[in-house]
Amino acid sequence: MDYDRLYTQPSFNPGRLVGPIKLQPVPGKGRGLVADREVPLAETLLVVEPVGTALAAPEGRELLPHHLVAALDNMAAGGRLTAADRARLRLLYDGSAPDSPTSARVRGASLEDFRKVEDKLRRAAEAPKKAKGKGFGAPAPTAAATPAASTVNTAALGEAPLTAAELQAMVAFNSWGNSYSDLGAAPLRKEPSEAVIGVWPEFALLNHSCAPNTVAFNVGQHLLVQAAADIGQGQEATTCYLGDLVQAPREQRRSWLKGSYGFDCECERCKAEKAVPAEVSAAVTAAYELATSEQATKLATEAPGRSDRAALRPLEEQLAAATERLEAAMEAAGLEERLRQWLRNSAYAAYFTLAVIRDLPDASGPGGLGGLFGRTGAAAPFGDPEAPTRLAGIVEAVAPGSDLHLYLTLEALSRTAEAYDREDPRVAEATKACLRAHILRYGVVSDAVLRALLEARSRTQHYLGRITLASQSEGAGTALAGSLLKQTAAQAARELAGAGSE
Ligand SMILES: C[S@@+](CC[C@H](N)C(=O)[O-])C[C@H]1O[C@@H](n2cnc3c(N)ncnc32)[C@H](O)[C@@H]1O
Repeated sequence: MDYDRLYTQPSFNPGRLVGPIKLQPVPGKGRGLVADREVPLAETLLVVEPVGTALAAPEGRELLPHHLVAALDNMAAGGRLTAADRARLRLLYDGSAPDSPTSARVRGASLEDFRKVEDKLRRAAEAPKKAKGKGFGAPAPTAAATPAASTVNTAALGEAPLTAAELQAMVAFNSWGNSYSDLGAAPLRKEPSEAVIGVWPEFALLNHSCAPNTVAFNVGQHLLVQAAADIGQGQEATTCYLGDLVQAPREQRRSWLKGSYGFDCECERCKAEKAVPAEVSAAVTAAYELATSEQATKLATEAPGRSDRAALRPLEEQLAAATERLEAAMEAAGLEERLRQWLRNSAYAAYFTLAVIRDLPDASGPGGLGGLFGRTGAAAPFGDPEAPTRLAGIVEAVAPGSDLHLYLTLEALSRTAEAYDREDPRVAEATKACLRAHILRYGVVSDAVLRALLEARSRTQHYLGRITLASQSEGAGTALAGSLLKQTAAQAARELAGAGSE
């Protein structure tokens, strides 16, 4: 996979790529994608194109499924939705009983079915004249050319126009969107950041987990799915349907999934969180509810305008008590570290808000600070340079390779580089964590492109804007972080690649 060209050249078309995964029945979930062999983190699992085209809008605009339904409907009315597009949609889950014996047969039981549709799509594009009136438009393949594994009559699937109800169901269960473009690739490709929503069919075969092992993001019209953790042979590749709710307690997550997707989540994280002692669950809920309460939100959004940490003192104390209670309960229960990180995510709002409050300068005055969740002014003398390192570790447990994960590792690097001596192991650790996070999202790119991606991301304020990048206005931190990255980027990539081939 030529990541360098993909992330820097908008004219480069990477085509469709299906990595070491196969489609197969997964008990209780219908079909799912399962690793064919050991897949090391940072390996590409899928590169796919959307059905028709993805719908784009100016950054920040919320694009909802009904917008996509309307756009696809328009494409259909204007003759811009091909028979192959219709078939690609009909191969997807439509809300019926996921394990019914007919559903796999009707909707496709292998990635071969999807490839077959793609091939027809391509042939139709290459031979538009011959195409007329013949199924997908291409001459019927000879028996010898027909892939043996296919069980589905894809031509028949593409024939009838899509009904409104069909389109709605397919979009409701299978669409993916984001309200901004990739924060590294879009600037490198000199593309504006845009909101996007679409259906990328092979991606829609991934089932959900509250602690997924892949990360997905779009570059132009393509959607990339990368292994964001090592995936064992026979293990299911999963994505997360929850958005920000991935950092909510179990009950909230499960009830949203049930309401939106109709299933009871029994992922590893849900099962493990269910089995913890009642005191731990109660501490998670209390911390989450405190941090997301109306009173806390009001304080957090109003007080910082006054640059007044004192106004937040009561909230800080309550949050500190709530997170300490959770830590003590997990310690008393002797929980393993991975489960502790999952539970911290379930109460992430408390850990995060506490870290941000503690980051505010103590003295009130003309500090130039913006809102608590959107500070824009000069860098403060940071209280705890390791706060972002801890937050990054928590986030990686449920959203590896996500924007939040990458952002926090960059923040951790710039702060430790400012706070400690260059030889300090904390700086080396932060450098490694930052490179690892970026490589697991972007794959093993060249040093120059990795560097450019990191720089582009570190210049982006709008998305998180939550904690100001210390180095941004200072220069010194950036230069130091930059030189550290230069030394170790190639090494980190080699380590990751090496780990995969062992
Ligand atoms: C985008 S589709 C995923 C692929 C789908 N399993 C298929 O057979 O095409 C979403 C649907 O898959 C099922 N699903 C996804 N994740 C699941 C999970 N963790 N547990 C149970 N069902 C799940 C649900 O029926 C959900 O509405």
